[in-house]
Amino acid sequence: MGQAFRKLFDSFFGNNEMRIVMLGLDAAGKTTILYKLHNGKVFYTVSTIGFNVEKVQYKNVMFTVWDIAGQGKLRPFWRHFFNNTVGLIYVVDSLDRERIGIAKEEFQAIIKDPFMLNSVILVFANKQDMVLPCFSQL
Ligand SMILES: Nc1nc2c(ncn2[C@@H]2O[C@H](COP(=O)(O)OP(=O)(O)OP(=O)(O)O)[C@@H](O)[C@H]2O)c(=O)[nH]1
Ligand SMILES: [Mg+2]
Repeated sequence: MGQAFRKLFDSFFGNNEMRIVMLGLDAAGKTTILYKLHNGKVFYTVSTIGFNVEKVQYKNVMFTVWDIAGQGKLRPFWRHFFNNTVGLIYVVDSLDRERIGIAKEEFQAIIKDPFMLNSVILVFANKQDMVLPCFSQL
């Protein structure tokens, strides 16, 4: 996980403070990732209603990372967080094959938004720890 996020953060080298939004379907793992980035720990989470926001220091840059609720009825609110955003972390649950089409449609809608046209994007395939055990059961 660390390498992917380091690459994204490195692309902003030279700036002092940056705003990043983290989006993805419900249960993709956004809140888990936010707190892992923030203080290195994995916490028990419940589905987010609204958002969580934390500062993440990387080298000389302070990132403000917004983790926005991913439930279907809350996704129309995503666009209200796009203004002044330099980076998008789009989290996909690698095990959720049933909803991969919905995840793709939501992603395409985000990147078409005028506020997001210049954003740096990281698509993060989460829950990789569960992918290999699944294959080994086949
Ligand atoms: N095995 C595994 N479970 C994970 C991983 N990341 C998150 N989870 C679990 O997935 C569930 C959902 O995680 P959340 O971080 O709450 O998901 P979310 O994207 O914030 O969901 P919403 O707030 O509903 O949008 C939790 O039970 C987490 O413990 C991972 O990398 N591996
Ligand atoms: Mg959440």
